Amino acid sequence: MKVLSITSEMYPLVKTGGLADVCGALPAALSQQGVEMRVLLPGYPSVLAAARHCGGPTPLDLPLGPAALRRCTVAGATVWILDAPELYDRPGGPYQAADGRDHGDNWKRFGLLAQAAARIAAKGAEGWRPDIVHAHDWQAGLVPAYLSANAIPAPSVQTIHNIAFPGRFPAGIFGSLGLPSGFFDMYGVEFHGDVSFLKAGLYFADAITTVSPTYAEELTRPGFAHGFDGLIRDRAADVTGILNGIDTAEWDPAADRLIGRRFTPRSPGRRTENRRALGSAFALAEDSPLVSVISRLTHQKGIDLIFEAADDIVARGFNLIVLGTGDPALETAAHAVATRHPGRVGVHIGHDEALAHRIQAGTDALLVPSRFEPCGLTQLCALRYGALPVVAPTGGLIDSVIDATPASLAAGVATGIHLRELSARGIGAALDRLSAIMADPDCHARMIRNAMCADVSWSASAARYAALYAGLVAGRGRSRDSLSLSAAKRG
Ligand SMILES: Nc1ncnc2c1ncn2[C@@H]1O[C@H](COP(=O)(O)OP(=O)(O)O[C@H]2O[C@H](CO)[C@@H](O)[C@H](O)[C@H]2O)[C@@H](O)[C@H]1O
Repeated sequence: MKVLSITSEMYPLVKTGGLADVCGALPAALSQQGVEMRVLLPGYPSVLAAARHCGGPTPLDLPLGPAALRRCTVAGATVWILDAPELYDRPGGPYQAADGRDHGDNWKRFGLLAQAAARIAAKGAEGWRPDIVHAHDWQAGLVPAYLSANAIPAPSVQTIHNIAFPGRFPAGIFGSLGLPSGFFDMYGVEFHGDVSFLKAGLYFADAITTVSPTYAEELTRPGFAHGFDGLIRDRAADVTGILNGIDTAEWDPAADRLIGRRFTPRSPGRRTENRRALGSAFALAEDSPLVSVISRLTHQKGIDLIFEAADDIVARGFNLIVLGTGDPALETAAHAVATRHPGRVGVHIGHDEALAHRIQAGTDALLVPSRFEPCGLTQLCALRYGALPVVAPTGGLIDSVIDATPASLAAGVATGIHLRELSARGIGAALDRLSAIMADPDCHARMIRNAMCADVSWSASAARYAALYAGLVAGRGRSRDSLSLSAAKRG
């Protein structure tokens, strides 16, 4: 089975969030299932710099402009870098210029990516043609639309990592995309009078996946779906929630070279040394119980609630460490909290993979009070490292963390704590429950062991993706009838 994965981020070549981790991990995880996944990724400067020894170039003359494929190997996976310097080789991040504003031609940058994917699906590249095309988030959302417009037979999968980003552009760009005029329709790519790349993917893909079963269910409700709930409900039969995993070789507390003291489920006591090392690194005055945050600093992640709760967190005897970057107002608020609590709160603004490992290895608990969370990866790393996750009861957080209730504690299966109320007060109350657990050494040790032994690997989920692909190739995907029915509605 050959699958082309189209993404705007792939760890370790380029990462702004969890999309990169997932798209970086899937090829290796799926190869265990007999699936050969190749990746198509834009040639941003960091990507081209990291992949200097490329094959190719294979020129592609695409409707939106000239480009070339450069082939390289990343951790055993074949990656095609789409080289189009005019669109991708520029300062700033994958989506934004250095001043924080979106690149004005993002529609063209990711339109070209989709056209390249459709070309590979139609004609193959370097003698390789995919059986399935797998598009990630809005940046690849036009791929299923181009497949449909050009009657390219490869079935398509659209994965939603975060529905809050619709990839929305003014209607005026539609004419430049080269799609049939009838596609600009509510039964197509039109979204409230604009073009939405994600809508294109959700409408035209043969199958839709999202990154946890609970988020799949939440997306049928208006409060979570950012205007797409109707479409998700219409396509409910084609929607599957498949929980993300993490790379358990990279995140392995028994072998992690980035942490001071390695440990296993049988020696969790060694975590204390890691906590003390963190305390020194962040100039924390006392070796108190430690809660930490490793996150993009955004409204989605509920970071404001943590800062609101900071005084209570400290008053309850916990130290707090924050590692993150994002919204400038939240970065300022983080510094303000640290200034207010010298020796009790440590803040590092920035993205730092090594520090993330050290925090997971030493913190007693990891706070994830997200307002919504499609899956979440940081709590999976926390489980693996015995840092008890204290999470909002939403999306993949529900699916991955077993709440410490009287029943789950009695059964010895609890792995973390669900907030009862998503607020600063709720965080305080959850920390009271954590304190009670920590005061009972046997119960605490059992929870750490349970957390560390939870299966956070990709194996079960990779098997589900492989089964989904196999079903689509065997023709059990979305019936083409439903598309023609919609086309009939389009008139
Ligand atoms: N400053 C920093 N330094 C070091 N590491 C940092 C960091 N900030 C964040 N990280 C790490 O980066 C990863 C981000 O993963 P998330 O699941 O939180 O992704 P995100 O919300 O970006 O993506 C979306 O896509 C992913 C993938 O499907 C979904 O899990 C998620 O719910 C959805 O919102 C985590 O492992 C986190 O620990």
